[in-house]
Amino acid sequence: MARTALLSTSRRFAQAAAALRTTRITTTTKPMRSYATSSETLNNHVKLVEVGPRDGLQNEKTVIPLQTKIELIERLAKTGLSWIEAGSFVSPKWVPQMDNSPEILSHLLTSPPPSAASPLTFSFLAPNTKGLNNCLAVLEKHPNSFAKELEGENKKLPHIEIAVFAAATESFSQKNLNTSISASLENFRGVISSAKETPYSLRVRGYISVVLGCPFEGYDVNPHQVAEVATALLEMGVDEISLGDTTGMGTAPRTKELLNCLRSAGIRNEDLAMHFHDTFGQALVNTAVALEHGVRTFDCSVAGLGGCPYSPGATGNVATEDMVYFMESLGMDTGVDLDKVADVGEWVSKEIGRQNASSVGRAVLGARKRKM
Ligand SMILES: CC(C)(COP(=O)([O-])OP(=O)([O-])OC[C@H]1O[C@@H](n2cnc3c(N)ncnc32)[C@H](O)[C@@H]1OP(=O)([O-])[O-])[C@@H](O)C(=O)NCCC(=O)NCCSC(=O)C[C@@](C)(O)CC(=O)[O-]
Repeated sequence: MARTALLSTSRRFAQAAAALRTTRITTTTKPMRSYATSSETLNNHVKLVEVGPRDGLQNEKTVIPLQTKIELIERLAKTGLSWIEAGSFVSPKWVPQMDNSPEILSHLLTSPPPSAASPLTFSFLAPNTKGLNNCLAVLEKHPNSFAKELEGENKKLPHIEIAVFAAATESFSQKNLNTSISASLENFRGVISSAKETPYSLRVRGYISVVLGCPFEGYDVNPHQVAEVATALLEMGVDEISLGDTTGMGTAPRTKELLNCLRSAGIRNEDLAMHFHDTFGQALVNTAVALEHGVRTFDCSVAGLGGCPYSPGATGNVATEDMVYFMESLGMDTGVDLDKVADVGEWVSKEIGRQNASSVGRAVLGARKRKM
């Protein structure tokens, strides 16, 4: 999309948002302090968080061998992606596919993958104390990986972060976490503070699912509810909120409305990541809205892998290849090599027997074949 087209589209969004502002009640969440712990700038650099190895694979029904998962992460690390969600310390009864996450973490610490970007950050979901402790047990076996004095010497040592995940609706919270929103937040308070207090002082990401539509409650998710959950998580100390359009039901005007509501609640763009699923083909349109709003962190999944086990019918995240191509077309810098990531998308699709869901990935490979 040309920059001018994006700007004129965004003007229309701004008008739609202004109209919405006049009809909606103002947020009940008071403007508060700024939360951002890092200062990402409003420039043309975009941080892409690759969630394929976790969000992308967690819903696959056939067991994916550990070696395939590790190889996927290693291949992704060579494309310039430096933030990779690698696994999940959840109950194997709930999500059996993530059962070998301890082995994945252990491998990444023992043999950090060579990367095109430095340093790499690997993220793991940890929904409760048990999950965090299981993660810490692996870290404790590799103390040297975290020795501060080593960091200066070897820039390739990976950083590890954990992620907690809340929901914007009660129904989704019950389905995904077997508890209410408020009880899940109380539980996360302990997880977040423990993660910060460990010698590793882990960075913590806080997901909020179903922010633009819930499979059980429908389209009309209250943006003020999202703002309240985000505020609670930020006050507990999370470093970043990732807003999950789990169902892909988000549209451009509602994305804009949500982001305006969060801004009114005092949540800065630097605190936010957008996590769009592409179920209705709206992920890049919504990405454009968020980009124009000033957000600079976006989640994506190689080959469009994925789907949430507790969101029936939801398809994968926006494909990394599509995201990179889109960002480049706008003159944004992702640091990711499109050709390389297209190769990874094709490789993993074949490995797990799925069709490559990235239209850009398929186009890149098709163009390459035509030239041969
Ligand atoms: C939170 C619980 C565990 C509560 O589940 P529960 O059944 O209420 O938990 P519990 O405390 O009663 O424990 C039940 C059993 O699980 C064990 N257990 C308990 N916790 C753990 C753990 N961490 N690791 C390993 N085992 C665990 C526990 O030890 C016990 O084992 P048993 O005594 O029966 O043998 C469960 O609901 C759960 O694991 N949910 C996770 C669901 C999930 O992973 N969903 C997908 C990720 S979220 C997502 O994809 C959305 C996102 C992030 O991508 C953004 C978006 O798109 O929206």
